[in-house]
Amino acid sequence: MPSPDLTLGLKRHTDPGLITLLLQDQVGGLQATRDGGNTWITVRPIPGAFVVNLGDYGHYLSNGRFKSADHQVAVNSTSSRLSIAAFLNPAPNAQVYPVKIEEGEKAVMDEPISFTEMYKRKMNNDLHLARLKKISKQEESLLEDDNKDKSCKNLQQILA
Ligand SMILES: O=C(O)CCC(=O)C(=O)O
Ligand SMILES: [Fe+2]
Repeated sequence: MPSPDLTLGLKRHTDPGLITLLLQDQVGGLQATRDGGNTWITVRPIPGAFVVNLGDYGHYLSNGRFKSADHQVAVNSTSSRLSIAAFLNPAPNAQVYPVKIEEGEKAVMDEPISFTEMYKRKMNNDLHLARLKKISKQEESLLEDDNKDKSCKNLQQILA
């Protein structure tokens, strides 16, 4: 990518399925976070090794005992990158619900839903978050414009 700052790479997400097997080349760029995106851990490429990501389906099946891997891919300006991902997803009508709920434990979801429904809710949620992010960016830039206006007026007053 000649202008990495102008490209997305792969934005932060979790995979929907049970597990993902990932083969990345030596360029690397895969990063994971455990604190909601505040800090990122670079997943160092190891020749011939697969990265195994747990997805949301695995998260729900284990009643939240296992966390889905929160990850993204950063682009770099000097090398092109190749990765191969194999997603192990259940059938669309598979039931998503914890396999076992221990005594005294609360279920991560109220009722079983289909994998299709789980995926739809995930996408809706992602869209909702993206919209919120866009709105907060727009508000930030409006505030900046407002501040610029104010400093211009201040300057004009000083010069007058
Ligand atoms: O390219 C990679 O290393 C990761 C790809 C990925 O996260 C995905 O396709 O869901
Ligand atoms: Fe992914």
